[in-house]
Amino acid sequence: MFGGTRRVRLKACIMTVYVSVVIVGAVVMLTLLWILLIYLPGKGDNVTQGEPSGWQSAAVGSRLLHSFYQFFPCSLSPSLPGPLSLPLLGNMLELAHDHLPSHLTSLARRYGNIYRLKCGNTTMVVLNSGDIIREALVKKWSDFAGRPHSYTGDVVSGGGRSISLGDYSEEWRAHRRLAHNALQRCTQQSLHGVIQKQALQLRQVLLDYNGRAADLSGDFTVAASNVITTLAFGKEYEKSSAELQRLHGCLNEIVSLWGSPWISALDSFPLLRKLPNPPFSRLLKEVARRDEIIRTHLDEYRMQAPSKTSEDAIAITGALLNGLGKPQDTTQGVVQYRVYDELCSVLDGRYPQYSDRHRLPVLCAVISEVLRLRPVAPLAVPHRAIRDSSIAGYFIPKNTVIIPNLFGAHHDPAVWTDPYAFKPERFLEGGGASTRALLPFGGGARLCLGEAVAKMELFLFTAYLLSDFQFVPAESRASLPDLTGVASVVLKAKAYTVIARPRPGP
Ligand code: HEM
Repeated sequence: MFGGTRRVRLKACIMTVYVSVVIVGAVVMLTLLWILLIYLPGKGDNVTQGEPSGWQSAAVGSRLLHSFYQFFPCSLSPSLPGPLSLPLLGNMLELAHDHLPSHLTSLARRYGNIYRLKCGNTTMVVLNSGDIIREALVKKWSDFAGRPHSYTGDVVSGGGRSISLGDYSEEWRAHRRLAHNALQRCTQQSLHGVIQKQALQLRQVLLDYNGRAADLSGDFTVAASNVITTLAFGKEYEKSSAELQRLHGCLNEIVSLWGSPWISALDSFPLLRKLPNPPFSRLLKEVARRDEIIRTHLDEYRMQAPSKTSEDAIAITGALLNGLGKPQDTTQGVVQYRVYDELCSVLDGRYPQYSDRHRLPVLCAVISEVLRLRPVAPLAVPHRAIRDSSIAGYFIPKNTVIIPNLFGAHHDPAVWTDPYAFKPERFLEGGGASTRALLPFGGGARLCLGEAVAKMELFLFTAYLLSDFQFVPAESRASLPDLTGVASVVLKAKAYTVIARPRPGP
């Protein structure tokens, strides 16, 4: 009997040891797999990492420690609030949301106006109020002027050499200064005329619809991008131009592929770069196509233009490529009549100049409200802490990725009454809101380089179109279009049709 009990004990002992070995083995395997996924660089991976080479081994050590901290988040000092981070995945599921800006805004209602998210070995801090965004981007601009290094970002920007995705460095500052000066020269010399010409062409295109319902987004995009291609290459296009459609198709494809989870996963899990990935192959093809189109244009322009102009063109092209992907859709019908009334009484039948804007407060209020409700770049472009710093009293270590949630700041109920309603009157005298609380162009060292171009364009296009047309929903539709928008790097209106009804002439 004793012999039987001993055997049972022995078996139990062996089972316990076996189960322990299996558990320990599984934990070790998981940890190894996790380290491999996060740290193993792809073969032939020529993407530059941010640290100078002399610091690399120390950096890998500190990244390992940092990642262990992420893996066991509860064990260390109190940190920023944020949703529970899953092993391996972190908060990737939060980032896969359909309309990311509004999802991040709803998380702010739960975790506060500053919270953290984790994605692989990257910690992101999401800023959701105007005050906090301004503290990071404007007051502490020199701490947060970097851009995150990412494998896919480097693919899209030719190794981080573009103005918008390039990291903060002497070379980047010189590049930005050059583009800024060239754009300023254009703004002073020719921009007004270029925009007016496009506004008149757009007017003719809408007249040609003869009151038929149409989706006008393509026409607005052509007009907006013609302003940019005129500045950059001295060239404009018809909507039907195969060349323009190739360029737009290619830029739209890059923006939408780059935002897809199949491609962003490559940034956090390098091992995935070894697996076949058809969307990523398409992205590489589109990037090569874009670079080829632009090279051809610049070569042509170099041959025809005097050298100063072509130098400007090259400087501007880097900046303008951002603007090309941004259709500036401004058709909000609700207060058209008030704007029309104001245009008629102030301008006495003539088209406005940009200098008339101070005499057209209703029109300016409508533009401000559109930019508040639907900021074109709702999450700006991610920033990176280039040194240890702090935001809203929280310690922010070097290399943390900062996401300025402009959409969230523009819907902050502490600042805007009835934040989801379209109410341009809030920007009129006595309306209680101030344009100073708006941040559609970001701020600080990374302020949108095209701000002046975009503002003049929004003003003149809207003024010309609302002077000449009344926009009404297509008769087949009972209600106004869905204005939620499709959010990727930019926030675009969903497709809808509208009738541009010409106003009676004077
Ligand atoms: C209504 C139209 C536009 C809006 C709302 C807008 C908004 C923005 C925002 C929010 C950023 C990110 C700022 C940050 O990182 O903090 C940005 C960056 C940028 N934008 Fe715009 N943008 C517009 C049009 C344009 C146009 C037309 C151009 C070109 C002429 C342009 C060129 C750029 C460039 C080059 C950057 C990168 C700046 C840098 O990284 O230093 N944008 N824009």
